[in-house]
Amino acid sequence: MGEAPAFFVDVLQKGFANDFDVKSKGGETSVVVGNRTYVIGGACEESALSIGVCILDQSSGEWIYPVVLGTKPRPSKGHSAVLLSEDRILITKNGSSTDVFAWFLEVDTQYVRQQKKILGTEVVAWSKGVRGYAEKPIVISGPSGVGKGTLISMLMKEYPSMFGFSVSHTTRAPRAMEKDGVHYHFIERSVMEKEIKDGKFLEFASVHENLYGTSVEAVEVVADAGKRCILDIDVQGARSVRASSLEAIFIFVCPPSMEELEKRLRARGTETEEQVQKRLRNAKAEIEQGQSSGIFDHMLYNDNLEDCYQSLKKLLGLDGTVTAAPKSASKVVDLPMDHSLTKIDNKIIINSRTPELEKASTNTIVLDVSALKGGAPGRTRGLDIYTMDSFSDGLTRINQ
Ligand SMILES: Nc1ncnc2c1ncn2[C@@H]1O[C@H](COP(=O)(O)OP(=O)(O)OP(=O)(O)O)[C@@H](O)[C@H]1O
Ligand SMILES: Nc1nc2c(ncn2[C@@H]2O[C@H](COP(=O)(O)O)[C@@H](O)[C@H]2O)c(=O)[nH]1
Repeated sequence: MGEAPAFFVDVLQKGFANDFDVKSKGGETSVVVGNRTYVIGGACEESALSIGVCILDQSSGEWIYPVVLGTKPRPSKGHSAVLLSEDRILITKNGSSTDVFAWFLEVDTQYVRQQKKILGTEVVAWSKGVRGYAEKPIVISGPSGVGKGTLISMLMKEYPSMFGFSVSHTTRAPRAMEKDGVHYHFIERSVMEKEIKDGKFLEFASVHENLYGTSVEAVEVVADAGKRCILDIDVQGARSVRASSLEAIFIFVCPPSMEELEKRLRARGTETEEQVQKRLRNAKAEIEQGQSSGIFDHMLYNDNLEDCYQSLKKLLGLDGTVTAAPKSASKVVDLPMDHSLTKIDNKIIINSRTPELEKASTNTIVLDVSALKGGAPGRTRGLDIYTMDSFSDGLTRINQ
């Protein structure tokens, strides 16, 4: 048996008898899912920087210390938890405002199952809850030199508040004008290999003899900025993303001919002759796969740049008059410092546990989880939240 966290082992092993299989003591919260108890925070904290997770397998009595994927929530002054479904647990942080309070610990989602297989170990994944919706990320692939970067730059220049670029990691050397953290995160191969092993990447591939990869964080940063994420990745990477739980739109960009592709690669002047030859050899296979693999939803032919850009805008629904989606104007409120969660169908009722405060405030916070979308890797979207004021005459007013 693994070393047990120094808290209520007995209670855990006997199980809980409360409504939602949730119990909190000394900073931890525990939630029972099947024959496992997930202990979140407190004694399971792995560092002062994030809320830790460990699992008690009730049948064997073993403690399991899973690989924890995704951006982890920072510890707060306590939290509450409720089992949403058999695959994820909702965690709400005490005292935090309703725009940053909700986190999902995924214990058996498609992504978690995939990662368990890949990493060959026990896995859980965090995903931050976000109010409202965002459009699906866009994956753009195509042979080197076809013009993917050029098209993406045009889109981001015309719609700076709408799109955000997923900054990949690569082991290749930076080009003269490239900036670390802007064009790529330039990284040593050994460091990147370790991070891949640790499950930090949504996808990765060996491209033209260098490693390239999209970290989970790269996609989350864009989502957090409220923007639609664009990934410029090769066909192998697109295949991995297609097989993942990240729902995206997949676009393949074709050159008008191999001669024109060669001309563009040479004119760019960023590769040695040997590298140009390698990229051209790889281009043939990529174009074949791009056209026949069934990965891609859309094909674009980049002959005339302006025409191709207009086609890209059209398939993204940007050919009419575009107005940015209005940001949610929902009220932001603070969660009580100590609160309980009650699940009723698809609604989570959040109430203060402190009696004096309860009397002082008639405010009940309701979290609607009926339309959740996405999840790890990335954010869980579609949360709706409102408060309810109860009046002495028995009437209730809902504040959106
Ligand atoms: N339609 C076009 N006609 C002529 N030149 C173009 C066209 N589209 C892009 N280019 C030029 O081709 C070169 C390669 O384009 P770009 O760097 O955008 O390709 P890429 O697909 O992003 O390549 P990589 O995969 O290597 O990053 C650039 O010099 C760009 O200005
Ligand atoms: N699978 C991935 N492929 C990526 C990623 N970032 C870039 N790329 C692809 O690599 C080639 C070469 O790029 P270059 O900047 O060296 O010219 C190109 O096809 C990109 O699409 C990634 O994160 N994952």
